[in-house]
Amino acid sequence: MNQPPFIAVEGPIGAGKTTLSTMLSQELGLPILKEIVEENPFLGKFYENIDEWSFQLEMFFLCNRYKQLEDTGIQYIANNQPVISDYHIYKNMIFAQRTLKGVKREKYRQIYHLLTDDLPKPDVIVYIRASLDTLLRRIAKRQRSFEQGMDTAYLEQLILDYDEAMAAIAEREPDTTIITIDGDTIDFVENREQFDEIATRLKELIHERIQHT
Ligand SMILES: Nc1ncnc2c1ncn2[C@@H]1O[C@H](COP(=O)(O)OP(=O)(O)OP(=O)(O)O)[C@@H](O)[C@H]1O
Ligand SMILES: Nc1nc(=O)c2ncn([C@H]3C[C@H](O)[C@@H](CO)O3)c2[nH]1
Repeated sequence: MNQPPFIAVEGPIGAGKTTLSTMLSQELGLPILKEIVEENPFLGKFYENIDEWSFQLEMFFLCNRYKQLEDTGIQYIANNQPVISDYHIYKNMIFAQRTLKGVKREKYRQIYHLLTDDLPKPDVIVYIRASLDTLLRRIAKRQRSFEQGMDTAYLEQLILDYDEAMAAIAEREPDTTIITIDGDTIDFVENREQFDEIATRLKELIHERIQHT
């Protein structure tokens, strides 16, 4: 438990993970693991037809995140270097449980465990919760063409899935610190004081862990 933390920023689509993790990495001087979005060949097709493309897309995300954690994440952690990531590997499961069905879901689950069970898991999660209205506004603001026709029910369901997943992690992994941020009322982009509060909390956590190492 007492080692420099592996910090993940999590939350549903458009919650502000990339924005917050980038700001935190600059403020705290930490390396960042960023999700690869633009080079994903399946994302556009997936939003046009989820049932047809979900297995390809979930496998792509899983392999990408596995490779990134294997290539770089593990090195930081082995060198006692705190690191920040704009996803938790468990994110794969949150999405896959929603988008895959039957045999494919079971096959995916087996591959997921095979690849990820021995990977380091974040010990601090900054979880950004936000309402459907806020997420829709942010998705519209970002203007990724393939997301503009996203089914509102899908996004609404993911909000619930994320709440459930965070509650399950809290129960299963009591040593994981979860800092929950209400993305509807806390604006870390426009309000410097609110951002500083989050950054200070993380600085304290890093300090505590390093002192105990
Ligand atoms: N607190 C905020 N206030 C205003 N705009 C914000 C805030 N947080 C994020 N945004 C804007 O909302 C959009 C989505 O943010 P971002 O890309 O960081 O979300 P994300 O959670 O990483 O999304 P994804 O799930 O797709 O990876 C961006 O245009 C960003 O500038
Ligand atoms: N189905 C599915 N599984 C994932 O693991 C996953 N991770 C991210 N995304 C979608 C959300 C944004 O549109 C976009 C950028 O985050 O990609 C995912 N979609």
